[in-house]
Amino acid sequence: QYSTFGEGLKWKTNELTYRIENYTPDMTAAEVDDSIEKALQVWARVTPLRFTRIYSGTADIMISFGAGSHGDFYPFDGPDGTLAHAFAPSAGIGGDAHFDEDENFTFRSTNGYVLFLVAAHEFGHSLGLSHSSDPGALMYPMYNSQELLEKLLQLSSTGVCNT
Ligand SMILES: CNC(=O)[C@@H](NC(=O)[C@H](CC(C)C)CN(O)C=O)C(C)(C)C
Ligand SMILES: [Ca+2]
Ligand SMILES: [Zn+2]
Ligand SMILES: [Zn+2]
Repeated sequence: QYSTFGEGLKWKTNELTYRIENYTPDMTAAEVDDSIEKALQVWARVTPLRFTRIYSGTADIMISFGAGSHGDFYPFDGPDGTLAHAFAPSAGIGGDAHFDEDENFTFRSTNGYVLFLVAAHEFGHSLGLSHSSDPGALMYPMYNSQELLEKLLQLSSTGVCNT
């Protein structure tokens, strides 16, 4: 079952780095990169945070795909069930986001879980947010692509208008 990691922890800086450590075979690398970048942009629009991608070393937000037990105390549970988890801001594993490789992640289609939506939820935790009880909220604990999609479109419309 999902659990929230930490309460009210905040990053000390607005400049955060992220690194995509590995890829899921469900999508092309470009689609994964795009999903991650867009999910981070959702938050960049509504916070003073800026995200810089790095390709080696340790980033604040380390993004990886793994199945079953994958190196932390929260082993994944196979297909469906928990889709991913992320850690609240802190050194080390703090901020990291893990995606359950046993899920079928998709770019835009409806068969499987839309990575962009799952990532946007996870990065909320990476920024220190915990769950919302509002079924339409991005931080609602259950994956509901329709609600999430509408929410994200609202978020992006309220964000600073860019190109
Ligand atoms: C389809 N399966 C679900 O809806 C499951 N929910 C999740 O996997 C959450 C992530 C979604 C909301 C992207 C886990 N979480 O909160 C991570 O931070 C269960 C509700 C079954 C736990
Ligand atoms: Ca799972
Ligand atoms: Zn993990
Ligand atoms: Zn969550």
